[in-house]
This record gives sequence, C-alpha cells and structure tokens, in this order.
Amino acid sequence: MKKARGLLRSVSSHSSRREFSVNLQNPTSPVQMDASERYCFNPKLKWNPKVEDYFIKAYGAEHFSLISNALTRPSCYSCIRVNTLKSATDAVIEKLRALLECKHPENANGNPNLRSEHEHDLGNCIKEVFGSSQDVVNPLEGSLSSGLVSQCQIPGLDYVVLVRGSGPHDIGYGHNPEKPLKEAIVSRKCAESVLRGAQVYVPGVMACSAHVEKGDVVAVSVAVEQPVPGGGWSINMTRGTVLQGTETDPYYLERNGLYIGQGTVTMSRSGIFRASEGVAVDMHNRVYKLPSFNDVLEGEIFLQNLPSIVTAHVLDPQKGERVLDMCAAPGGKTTAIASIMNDEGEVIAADRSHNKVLEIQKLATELGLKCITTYKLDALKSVCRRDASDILSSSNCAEDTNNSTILGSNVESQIEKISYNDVQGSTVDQTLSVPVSNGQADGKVYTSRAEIRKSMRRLKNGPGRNQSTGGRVEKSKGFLPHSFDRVLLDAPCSALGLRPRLFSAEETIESLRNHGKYQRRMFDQAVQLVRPGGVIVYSTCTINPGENEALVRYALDTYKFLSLAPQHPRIGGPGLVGRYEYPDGYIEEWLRHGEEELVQRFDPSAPLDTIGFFIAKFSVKSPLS
Ligand SMILES: C[S@@+](CC[C@H](N)C(=O)[O-])C[C@H]1O[C@@H](n2cnc3c(N)ncnc32)[C@H](O)[C@@H]1O
Repeated sequence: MKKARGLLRSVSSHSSRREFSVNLQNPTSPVQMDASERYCFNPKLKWNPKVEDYFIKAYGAEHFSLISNALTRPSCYSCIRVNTLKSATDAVIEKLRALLECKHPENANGNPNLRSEHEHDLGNCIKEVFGSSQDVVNPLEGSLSSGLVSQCQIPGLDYVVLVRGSGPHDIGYGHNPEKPLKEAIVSRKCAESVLRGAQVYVPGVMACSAHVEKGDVVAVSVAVEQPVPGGGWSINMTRGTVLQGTETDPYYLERNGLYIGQGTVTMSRSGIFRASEGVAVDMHNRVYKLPSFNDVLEGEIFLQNLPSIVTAHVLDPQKGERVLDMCAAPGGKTTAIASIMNDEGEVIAADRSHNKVLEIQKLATELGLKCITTYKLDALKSVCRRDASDILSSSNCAEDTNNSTILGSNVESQIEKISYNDVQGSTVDQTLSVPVSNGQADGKVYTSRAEIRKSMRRLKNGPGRNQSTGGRVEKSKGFLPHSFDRVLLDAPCSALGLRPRLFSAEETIESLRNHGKYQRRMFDQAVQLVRPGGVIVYSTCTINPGENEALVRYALDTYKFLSLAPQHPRIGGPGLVGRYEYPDGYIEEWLRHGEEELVQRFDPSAPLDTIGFFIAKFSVKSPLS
C-alpha cells in the first residue's frame, strides 16, 4: 500500500514536471494555445503500439485511421426496439414524437434547419468512414430522412424505431484568459455515456473547480488514461481533486480537445463528493445531442444497438422452438429472441455471472416475457453427458445430482407457473421463472424429483434473493447434446467495435489472442448442443479479425458438417456472415461465397470498413458424432 502511494506521488510529481517542461518548450503551451483547440472535442484514440501495428496490417494505415477516428464518436441516432407484446410501433412513434417534440419544440418535423443539420451529420458520418468516392447505399437513409423519430425501413425490422441525434456541435465555453472557467472532469466511462445522451451522475465526477455551487455552469472534460512510468495506464487522479483552471491541474494538456459539453451543476462541490448517487451535472449543451431514454415508456421499448437486433433476426427463431443463448447477460438479445418467438417456446439464457443472470431476469420481467428461463452456467461447461435413462428425463442437467425421475404429465404445468401471490402474498401478478425439464417422450413429460423438490422449496421460501426480478439464480450443470433447435453464441470479446470509445490501449496482442481461444472453446460446446438441422449464430462486437473471421475459419475447418447458412429470408444478402457497419446503420453482407473470400477480406481496398459487429450463421448439416 505504502509502495503504491509512493508510486502515485512520484507519478504525480513526474506528471506536473512534464507538463511544465512541455509548456516551456511547446509553442502551443496552454497559455498561448488558441482556446478553440483546447475547448473542443477532437479525441485521438490511444492504442497499444503492437495492436495498432496489427490492425494497420489488417486494414491498411489510412483505413485504420478512419476506423480509429470513427470509434471515438457516437452514432448519429439511437435505436429502439419496440416490445411488440406490449405496444405497437406506430403507437411508440407517436408517444416518442410527443415527448421529444414537446420537450424540444425546435425539433419538430417541420423545422427545415434541423432536418438539414441532421442530414448533414449523417452524410458526414458516412463519408468520414467510407470516403466520398465510395458508392454507399445506406439502408437507414430512408428511415432517417423522415423526421426526428421514424420507423426503420430495413425489411423485417419494422418494430425498430430510430431517433436522430446530431453533432458534433461547437460550444462556446466562454473562455477568458483572465478568469479560469469553472470545470468538472468526469471519468471516461461517464463521458462515453454522456456522448450517448446520458447525464453526468455523481460517481462519474472525478474533479471539480473550487467554489462550485448549485446552479453554476461548468465545462465538462474527460480524464482519459495516460501512460505511467514503469508501464501501464492510469488516470492518476484522486476523486475530489480541486481544479484551479491552470496548467497545474491534472492532465491539463492531455485534456486539450476532450471537452464534451457544458452543464449546470445540481449540487455544490462538496455535495457532489459526499453524495452516493444522483445527477451531478445536468448537461444542457452537448457536443453530441442524443436523447436519453431513461425511464421513458418503460416496458414498451428497449434501447438496443441495431446489430444486436439484427443478430436475433439472423438466428430466425420460430415459435415453439427451444433456443439457447449461451452468454446472455444482460439479456438484450435473449429478449429480442423471445419477442420474435411471440413468447412461445423456450429460450434458455445462461451466463456465468450470478448478478448478470439477475439482470436478465429483471429485463425479462420488465418486458413481460415468460418463455425465458435463466441459468448461471459457464459456457465452457455447457454440455453435460449422462447415461441413456437420464437423457430421457431431462434436457437440462440440473445442479442437484439426484437424477431419479418420475413420470407425470401434469407435474410440469403445476410447478412451472407460480405467481407472486402464491409465494409472497403479494398482489403483483408476475410469473416466477422456474427452470423445469421439458424433455418429452411419447407426449408425456418427465421431470426429475430433484427439480420438483426445488420447486416446492421455492413455493415455501419465495423466489429468492432478488425479489424484484422474481427469480433466484438457478445453477445448471449443462445441457444434453443436440437438445436445442438454435444456439446463439454472442461471445465475450474485446468489444472493440463499440462506440463511442475514448481509450483502447488496455487491449494487448495477448489479450486479443486469448479472446479468440476462449471463443473457440465456447463454439466447441455450441456445436454439440444444437440438433442436426439446427442453427448456430455466432456474433461479436469487434473489429478484430482474429476474433471474428478466425472463428469462422476454425469452425468450417474443424466441423465439416457445418456450413454457412443460406440467404436470410428477411435481411437478404448472400451467405449470412453479415458485417454491421456502425457508422450509422450501414449493413453489408460482405461474405461472398466460402472460405476463400474470408481470407481475402483483409484487402484494405474492399468496402469492408469500419467499426464492426460480426454475425456468422451456421447450419448443422448432418448428424453429429
Ligand atoms: C457480449 S456480452 C453478452 C451480451 C448479451 N448477449 C446481450 O445481448 O445482452 C458477453 C457475456 O458473456 C458472459 N460470459 C463471459 N464468459 C462466460 C462464460 N465462460 N460462460 C458464460 N458466460 C460468460 C459475460 O458475463 C457477459 O455477460
């Protein structure tokens, strides 16, 4: 501990010395610097040098620089999935229009200035990434040209609503060399959320000027990690630091071009650092304007990135099927799948984290979905093998290892749906998600005694730790081979496709490689779980070919019975390895036909740009081993 404090002190003094020496030598020192260069948003993404080299080899220097730049900006729109079980797209559009346009009348459809500004922004975003010479067809263009809130025009995605944002906007911070600005520095995570429309919440504030009182206007900048002596990265700033507005402030120079907007402080400086929650700065003047949907139409809509919605579509689940989502938390895709199935069938959502499983339950409850069963399960141990008699009994190998079975056609229905009234005397009419076997033979349902005992215990004791979500977390020991119609592997990945992102240097070649290895082991499990004739969808949110394309190559090389699935009926395009282009909704099916093309994909002149979300759909052709 002492050592760590010593190191921090030395880093801190080193850092201030460095700033001063830079100031002495640098002709654009803060004193002389043009305020427009400092008080603006023009971030440069930092990479680990080896990772940067690797990406430059994969994409070409120019192309990678476009990607890197685009990653630091938020999307120009927010994407909302309508919960079709509770509402209709038209109704949601009406409500959102009323909400947004009433809040900001200047945003109404009829405002030609606003519309042209948005169109300009969208055009810029596309140009920024594809270059003006590319013949880019943007399937969202139609959707976005018709006003602030509009229905997505991509075939099959009529339950998706797009809300346009705008930016970057120039902000006059009122800088005056005689009188330092009042400022707040926020954490990187907080800034990334603010760029997507969130407010600055108390825990996100790292530092603030002295004498800031409720109602003061502050310039908000972000503390991005910097290299520390001896290796590694740190923001090296104690929460609660007092800012003087001078070059002695932490990372004064480094924050040039990292200003994300202006806001009104909702409590005093001391209040901010004493409180544990709440909005600290109400951001009224933002570099990027995107509406926040916090607490808006709860249960009727879900804010979700378009590629995630597309992933659920690509899986193409049918009513009544049994579907596994192997890495499901927080449940965005799980709930999208259940909605497509009209809540009919069985969607099993597994994640290795207890708390994250609770998040899936909470979301399913909020959206009123009952066909979702959740489990805590390590995806690397998804397959359980039991003897023949057990295979008849259940397609989930439950945690309790007492496998004796009874036959009963009505037992499942008795224990499957237990209302809150039954367990708590509560008036809330919600269904408790009780994981039960649904293995069937000759039309009869077999249920293990262990499962029944558990369900009875639950009847007696209530739903468990997280009362609000209506479910305790059930552990699973895995599932029987070939027991699913469809499997989604939304693999844990580097997330290097997500934006906005203000720092990337934590990812090393080693960590990228590990993601790839981890995903292959998960895929090996997925392959065993799906039935012949079934479907596996693999998705990642990364630009790293070592995670996405390498997995597809591995899958096709290793499992000869797998093939890339044919054209998707609703999304269209050839063999469905789809690449979603983040800069504002450009979906490109880039896979031509077969593996050869996958390898050639590294050709930087191919129009495969940018920040990506990767979806590969496999059909399982012949019986497995
Ligand atoms: C990309 S996120 C999934 C996002 C989710 N599919 C959605 O759309 O909301 C990856 C998830 O994988 C989970 N995860 C990581 N390693 C895992 C493992 N070995 N087994 C199960 N889940 C794992 C993480 O907890 C994380 O929630």
